[in-house]
Amino acid sequence: MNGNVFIIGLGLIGGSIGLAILKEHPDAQVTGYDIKPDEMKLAKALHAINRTSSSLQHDAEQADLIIICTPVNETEKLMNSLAAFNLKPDVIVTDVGSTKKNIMSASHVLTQKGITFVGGHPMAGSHKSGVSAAKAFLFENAFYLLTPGDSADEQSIDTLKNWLRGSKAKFLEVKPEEHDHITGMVSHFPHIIASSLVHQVKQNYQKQPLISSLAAGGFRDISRIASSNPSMWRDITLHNIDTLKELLMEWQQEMNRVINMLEENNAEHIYAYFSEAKTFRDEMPILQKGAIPSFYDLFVDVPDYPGVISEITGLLAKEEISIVNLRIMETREDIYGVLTISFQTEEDRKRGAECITSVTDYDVFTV
Ligand SMILES: NC(=O)C1=CN([C@@H]2O[C@H](COP(=O)(O)OP(=O)(O)OC[C@H]3O[C@@H](n4cnc5c(N)ncnc54)[C@H](O)[C@@H]3O)[C@@H](O)[C@H]2O)C=CC1
Ligand SMILES: O=C(O)C(=O)Cc1ccc(O)cc1
Repeated sequence: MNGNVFIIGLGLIGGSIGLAILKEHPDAQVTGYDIKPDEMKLAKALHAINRTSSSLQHDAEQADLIIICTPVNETEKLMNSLAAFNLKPDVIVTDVGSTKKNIMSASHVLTQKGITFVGGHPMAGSHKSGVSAAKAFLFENAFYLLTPGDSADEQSIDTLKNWLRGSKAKFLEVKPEEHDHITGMVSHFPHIIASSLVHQVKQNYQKQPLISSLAAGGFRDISRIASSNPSMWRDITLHNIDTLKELLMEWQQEMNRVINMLEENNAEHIYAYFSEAKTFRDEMPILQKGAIPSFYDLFVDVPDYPGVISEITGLLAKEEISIVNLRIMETREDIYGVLTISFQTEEDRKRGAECITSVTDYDVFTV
């Protein structure tokens, strides 16, 4: 496609969207604006945009598509600024915010003026922020939720999907209330739980400093998202506070149920509790493919000897299988082995596993 795309907010998500658009539509003019000039320069250097903006108003007025990729409270303010500009009458304005109810309400300043607004939320990302962590394939196979405003017709929604085709995401239209309730449950609420677990460990840390070195395995998996950008999550929490309060009340009841179960001291009931959760989670479509994961991890149970990493990377390089990340666990407590290799696609992960198991005795696992 050809036209002027204007991305406001060039962090992890804005940068990833820019990369995906330019990959699919190399003739597009993608201009980027950020309050941090260094982030703008870096976005250009990384080819996430092909032009930096020196005037929000000027570039917004030239745009055929405006994508607001800022924290959600800034997005609301930016919509007010955009409403005061002389935007092209057929411009499409969209956002990527993790909440939708407040944003859709705030978008009325635009829709009242006849501007098309389609709310958006790519359901993939990372605990990292900033354009340096942006990836063109961040949203591959992930759901990309859309909440079209009242004035958005089918043609504008199709045009937006075409612009975003390079993301390889799966688009799904939902109502803003439904959006906030579902994402509250599967994304926002887990953040509170992850942070609360870290707080609990922190409180115990005073008495048992060894705890921080031994907090591997389950704790590491469940607490990763507590390392996310706190200001972004503050804003998300403030936008979805009622849903979160409701979920926390339900959680308190659930924890009371667990306390009662433990007091009962009944092995069968404890087994059933874990087993029912396992069955339900194992059947969840998110684990089959896509949805939340934005990378494809392979765990390799390698022995701890010098040169083992170069042996594995050498095998993969010989088969021309690209890897995006490689990590060594600091302890062997993790049942999946000490080496984690992240691939760009499911196909690469499959080939990587086949390549490693065909030449070595190392066990490989996926989750
Ligand atoms: N991080 C994630 O995994 C995901 C985040 N989101 C949503 O995407 C949005 C952006 O998140 P990230 O890219 O992760 O954050 P980020 O912190 O990496 O990037 C945000 C960028 O917006 C810029 N910015 C802030 N206020 C601005 C303003 N008024 N004008 C211009 N630029 C401004 C910041 O300088 C920063 O570079 C948020 O609304 C978040 O809820 C959605 C899906 C996943
Ligand atoms: O790091 C993770 O796994 C995330 O939770 C990423 C994420 C953050 C915010 C969203 O609205 C959607 C996905």
